[in-house]
Amino acid sequence: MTGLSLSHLSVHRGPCPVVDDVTLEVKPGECVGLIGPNGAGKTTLMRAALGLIAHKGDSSIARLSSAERARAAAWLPQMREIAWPVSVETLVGLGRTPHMGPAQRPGPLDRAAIDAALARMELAQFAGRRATALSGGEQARVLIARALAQEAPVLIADEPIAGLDPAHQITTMRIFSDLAAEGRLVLVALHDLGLAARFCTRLVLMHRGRLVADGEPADVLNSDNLARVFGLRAFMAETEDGPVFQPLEVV
Ligand SMILES: Nc1ncnc2c1ncn2[C@@H]1O[C@H](COP(=O)(O)OP(=O)(O)OP(=O)(O)O)[C@@H](O)[C@H]1O
Repeated sequence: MTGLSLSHLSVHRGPCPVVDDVTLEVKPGECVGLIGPNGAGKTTLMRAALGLIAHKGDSSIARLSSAERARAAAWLPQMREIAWPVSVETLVGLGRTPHMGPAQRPGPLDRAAIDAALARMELAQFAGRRATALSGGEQARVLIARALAQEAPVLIADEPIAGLDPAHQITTMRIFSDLAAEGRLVLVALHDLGLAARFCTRLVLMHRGRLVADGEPADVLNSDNLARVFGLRAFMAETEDGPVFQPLEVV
């Protein structure tokens, strides 16, 4: 199975590093939440890790050929506009492109992957609908389904639950955590620290381009990190339903 190994990864914008000497190992079976305030460098780190932008240092995925990368990693970018008026089923089917030859029609394995992704994202009833005619949250779920249909061992997602209603936020985070339990590697940037604490096996905290904490959610979301990095005071408790996190006040 494919892991993600970043070694001394840096990205410069002008003279300043916006990702600064990041070394990180993520293994199959982990659901890692990438957290940090606006501008911390989360998107830039993920794009560099995927080889989508110029960087210094090494990423085990960026160094693959583009065909290998497309089979190894699914990418859900932050911008989620669907521009083409194709059916939901057709759009989700695009996730199978790395597994198909040029002009090849979807085979039984592709159909099964598309149907499973539609079912997992509760989109079966939308399969024939025009994707551009769905609500913003529904479109977001369609794009997650496309990434699931890719069946890549690595899923990297940039704020995938932004704009989803609370039930679908929980459902989607549970799907990511289930994918990790099935042996895939999930790296997901999140601003909802409560859902990050509840569904991620590990949190990685970025601040001004650097990794400043990495570990179990309760350890990373300590009062010192919250105040120093997020400028926040928060309530956090372990309950029988898992960790509960509530931001209280700006400090
Ligand atoms: N193309 C660019 N040119 C110049 N600066 C950039 C560019 N892209 C990003 N930056 C800067 O790099 C820094 C990191 O941006 P990035 O988008 O990675 O942050 P982020 O942690 O994902 O933030 P957010 O939570 O707001 O999405 C920011 O200060 C941003 O302004």
